[in-house]
Amino acid sequence: MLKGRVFNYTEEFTLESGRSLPGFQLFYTTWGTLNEDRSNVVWVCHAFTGNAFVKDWWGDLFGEGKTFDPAKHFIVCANSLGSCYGSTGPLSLNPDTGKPYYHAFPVLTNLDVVRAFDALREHLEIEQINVLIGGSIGGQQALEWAIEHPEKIKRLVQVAGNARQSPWAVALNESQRMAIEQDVTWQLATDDAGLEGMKTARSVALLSYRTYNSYNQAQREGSSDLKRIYRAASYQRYQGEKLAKRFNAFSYWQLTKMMDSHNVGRNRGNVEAALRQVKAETLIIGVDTDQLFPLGEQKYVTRYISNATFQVIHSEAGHDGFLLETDQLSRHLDTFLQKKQQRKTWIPTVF
Ligand SMILES: CC(=O)SCCNC(=O)CCNC(=O)[C@H](O)C(C)(C)COP(=O)(O)OP(=O)(O)OC[C@H]1O[C@@H](n2cnc3c(N)ncnc32)[C@H](O)[C@@H]1OP(=O)(O)O
Ligand SMILES: N[C@@H](CCO)C(=O)O
Repeated sequence: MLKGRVFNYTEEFTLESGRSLPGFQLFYTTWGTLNEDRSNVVWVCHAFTGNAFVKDWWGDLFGEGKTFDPAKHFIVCANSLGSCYGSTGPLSLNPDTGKPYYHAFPVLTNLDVVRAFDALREHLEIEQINVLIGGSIGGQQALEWAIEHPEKIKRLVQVAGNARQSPWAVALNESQRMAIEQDVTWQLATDDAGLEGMKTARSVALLSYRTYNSYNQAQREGSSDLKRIYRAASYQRYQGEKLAKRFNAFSYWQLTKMMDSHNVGRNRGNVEAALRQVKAETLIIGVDTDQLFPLGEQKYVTRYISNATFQVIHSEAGHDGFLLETDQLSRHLDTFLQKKQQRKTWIPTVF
């Protein structure tokens, strides 16, 4: 049975920025049973607006008879610091003021998140994670963790991720934050500040998560009549409304800033040197139509990790293909986990 719990870290937690949190909490789920030698741990790092309930958003990968089966595996997923699904984030109470942090919440990095996850790993008395898997920002975090604690990660799977945020991705995130800033409520100290702006931000973001072809397939107009609202337009608005019902603008702001600062080379010489620190047997997966984290980024990561293989998901969906093309993803994972794959099947020469 999938169980949700809260891990409380009660000591001062120093952040990469030099600021600190006076402790934190992580909401996490576990599913399955730890085996006797604690060697069956599958740890999942969720994507941007995801949560600790893996079944809700990667359901086809987890469950009876699936790639990750709770009858065999002990599956752990923790909500990221800075998010809004039970872990410490901008809506949490600042113990110094007795009020929510809101705009005053310190900007976090993926390394901060990973250090918090690692504290939870220690709390759960897990010596080594058998499979660490994450997609998108979750993939950034998984890679960061495998570099920070190489001996703790036996196998690493990064899906639709990268080693360093590109200027293109930073620009996309900044455009989304600009949309939030344009919302007059954004300056307010209320839970729902900036929500209208966040709807526009989601609309902007979707253009980087999907593709021209996917809109052609799903949102093509049936008739040639003049319309007041076209299907693609109503889709953009609907997706904003949908996110506003389950997320908040402060976490949106935080997590996009976190992505922007992603650079595994920081304080480690350079990116290549950092990637060479990974000891895990690694599978890097990209989506062929991903415009946000294009394939070149995953090829680059593969090139500098000594024991890495690279696979491609074919999809019309773009970046979100990592959430939608679960059949292909399962096949790549099953092959990797059964170790049938040849090492370094392909070595990229260009970034
Ligand atoms: C229970 C949960 O909340 S789990 C989700 C938690 N979220 C995460 O973990 C983040 C990762 N997940 C995601 O980003 C998304 O869920 C994805 C990418 C996996 C899938 O996105 P979706 O929005 O579900 O799919 P898609 O883009 O096809 O949109 C379908 C929705 O748009 C609606 N829609 C489609 N076309 C239109 C249109 N022209 N006008 C208005 N609405 C439209 C559909 O009716 C459907 O609505 P529904 O979600 O209320 O059923
Ligand atoms: N659809 C994903 C996009 C970022 O990977 C999300 O909302 O988390």
